[in-house]
This record gives sequence, C-alpha cells and structure tokens, in this order.
Amino acid sequence: MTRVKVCGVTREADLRAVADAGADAVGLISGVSVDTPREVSPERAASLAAAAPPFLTSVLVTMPERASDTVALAERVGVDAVQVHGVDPETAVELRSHVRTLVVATDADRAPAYEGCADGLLVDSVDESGAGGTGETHDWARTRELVDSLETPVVLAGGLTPENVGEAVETVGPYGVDVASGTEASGGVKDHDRVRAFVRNTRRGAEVAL
Ligand SMILES: O=C(O)c1ccccc1NCC(=O)[C@H](O)[C@H](O)COP(=O)(O)O
Repeated sequence: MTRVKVCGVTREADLRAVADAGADAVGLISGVSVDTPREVSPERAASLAAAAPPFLTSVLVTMPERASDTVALAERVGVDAVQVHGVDPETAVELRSHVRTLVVATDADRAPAYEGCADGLLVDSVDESGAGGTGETHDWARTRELVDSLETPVVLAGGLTPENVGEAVETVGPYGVDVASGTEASGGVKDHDRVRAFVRNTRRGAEVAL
C-alpha cells in the first residue's frame, strides 16, 4: 500500500477532510525560514495535532537551525513524526536519536548520503534553501532508481496532483507520496475535492503498479 501524506494543513476543517479522505498522515509546517502561506505558529500546529483522529499520523514539517530547537518544537507541538528540510546527514543522525520517527527531505542527487540516517527520505523538488512546496515535479525515473537502491523508505513529493499521482506511483513505486500545493484551493487552504481525488488516485496507481 502506498502511504499518503497531505502537507501544509492550516485549518481544522481541512484536517478533517484529509482524515475523511483516508490519508495516512497530515503535515503541519512550523518553524521554517522561508515565507509560505502553509506555515502555522507552534500553538496552531499543537491545536491541529491534537485534533488529528486516531490512526492519522501528525507530522511536524520544519527547517531546523539547531537540532535541539527541533526536538523542543516537536515536543511542544505534540506530533507523531518529524520531517526536516535543509539538514545535513550528521544533524539528521542527531535528531533521529531524539525523535521517534524522522523523515528527511532532500533532492534525488543528495538522497543516497542520508541512507541509514532517517526513518524515511522524502525526495522532493527542493529550492536552494532546501524548502519544499515548490509545486514542481522532478525526474521520476531517477527517484525510481533510489527506491530500488536504498533501504530507507522513499516518499515521492514535488508537483504531485490528483491528475498525475497515479502515473507517479506506477512509475516510481514509492513507499509513500506527499502533496502540498496540488491539493489546494489557494495558499494554505485545501480543496476538499482535490484531497479526496488525490488519495483515491494514489490507491488506483498503487493497484496498477502491483
Ligand atoms: O510547502 C511548503 O511551503 C514548505 C515550506 C518549507 C518547507 C517545507 C514545505 N513543504 C513540505 C512538504 O511536505 C513537501 O515539500 C510538499 O509536499 C511538496 O510540495 P508540492 O510540490 O507543493 O506538492
């Protein structure tokens, strides 16, 4: 089964829509050094995490300046897992010793350097700061090679939409997929029909890939 994470939720109604659509995880973006409409305060992230129903994994998505800040933020927000952008492998190893589940976001070229440093690798179309949410796809064939060569589970992200996720899953065969802008009505606001279609089309793509 291909796991689905819907990232950049800022409102409780959107969190419910993500859960009702059957997604596996929800991403709450806080403590990032870029300007994004998907960022929420730690307080808001905590309130959203507390509203997540059973079996919907809450994920803090952040860009650490120091590993210790991220550990404190994750405890304050009260999430099940942490996804970090813009960290080197050594910082990932340090962070992983303090959080239960660590996902590192990286581009395809750098992904092999994180093998064994994280519980999951999110292969994304990152900008120069390492931030995601670009809405751009990357070379799926290259990510397929990573899926085949790495032990660490690979999550495909970057420019995924309800329209292309089925083909993406068939091509890459990832552990999971992650979407932010492709399920939005506007910055930070989810389109519930697109959230439902994204989850549905991921499942269909995964069936074809079997
Ligand atoms: O989405 C953001 O604005 C963002 C900013 C800083 C760090 C991470 C961010 N997004 C995190 C993500 O989980 C993925 O990058 C995202 O799902 C992929 O985005 P998109 O291409 O818009 O689907």
